[in-house]
Amino acid sequence: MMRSCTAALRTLRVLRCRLEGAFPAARHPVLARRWFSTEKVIPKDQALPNPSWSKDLRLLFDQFMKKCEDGSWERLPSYKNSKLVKEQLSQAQLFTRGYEDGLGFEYVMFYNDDEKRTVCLFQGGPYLQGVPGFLHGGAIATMIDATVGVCAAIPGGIVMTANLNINFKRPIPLCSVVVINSQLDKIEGRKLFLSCDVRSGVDEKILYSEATSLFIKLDPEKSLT
Ligand SMILES: CCCCCCCCCCCCCC(=O)SCCNC(=O)CCNC(=O)[C@H](O)C(C)(C)COP(=O)(O)OP(=O)(O)OC[C@H]1O[C@@H](n2cnc3c(N)ncnc32)[C@H](O)[C@@H]1OP(=O)(O)O
Repeated sequence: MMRSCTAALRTLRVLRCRLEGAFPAARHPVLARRWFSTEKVIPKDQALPNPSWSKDLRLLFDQFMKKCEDGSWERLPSYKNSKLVKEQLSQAQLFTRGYEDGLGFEYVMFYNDDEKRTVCLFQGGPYLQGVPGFLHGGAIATMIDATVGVCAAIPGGIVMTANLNINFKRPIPLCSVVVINSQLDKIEGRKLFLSCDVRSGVDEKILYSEATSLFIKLDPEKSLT
């Protein structure tokens, strides 16, 4: 028993050294405490309503949950997603999930496998302000990238954004709700082509942004660096 514990600890130490070599961020004291702690952290599914969600976001969420009942749509939880990764995702892995409720990115994604579509319901909080009163373009780009990224990663596996083209057509009021609708258009070998639009929530009358993107399925033979 003692011997197997010592061996397990040694293996953990070796893995930690390797991780720190590959990811220098693992040396950061706060991250290291979080990543290497033996304390059991109970993850929170942040893709569920919280008190900061507006009436519109709740309404859209309820509408999509209804669509999930016949199995055509599926809600994608924030921390554990059998469609993307088998293991639990650490809360720290996606920077969009690093804000207190309501201050940054509040969102939930739904996926339709038959139509190869991902819809993201998104409410951008006060920390995402660019021009006063409106969302920063980088925050919009982030959410577009995340939505098309999920739409590419579910069929494509491990993919990276190679190109993202966005036309910002109207500014998005801070704290309003938008619907990001993305679609896998075509796959050519390792290349996945996707398109996306961002519209006002509930009525979808205002077209805020349009985007196209190219994702590349990583070649396991090639190094990323
Ligand atoms: C796993 C955990 C999942 C959980 C996450 C939840 C999802 C969250 C989602 C969050 C999402 C966040 C996502 C993020 O934030 S990803 C972060 C931002 N993206 C990057 O940092 C990517 C940096 N770029 C690269 O690493 C490489 O360039 C990649 C890997 C993309 C391709 O390098 P690779 O060496 O592998 O490929 P290749 O060069 O042989 O090219 C292959 C083919 O592709 C064509 N090509 C390449 N580039 C372009 C281009 N720009 N326009 C047009 N075409 C292009 C090329 O001509 C060729 O075509 P062909 O000659 O074959 O016809």
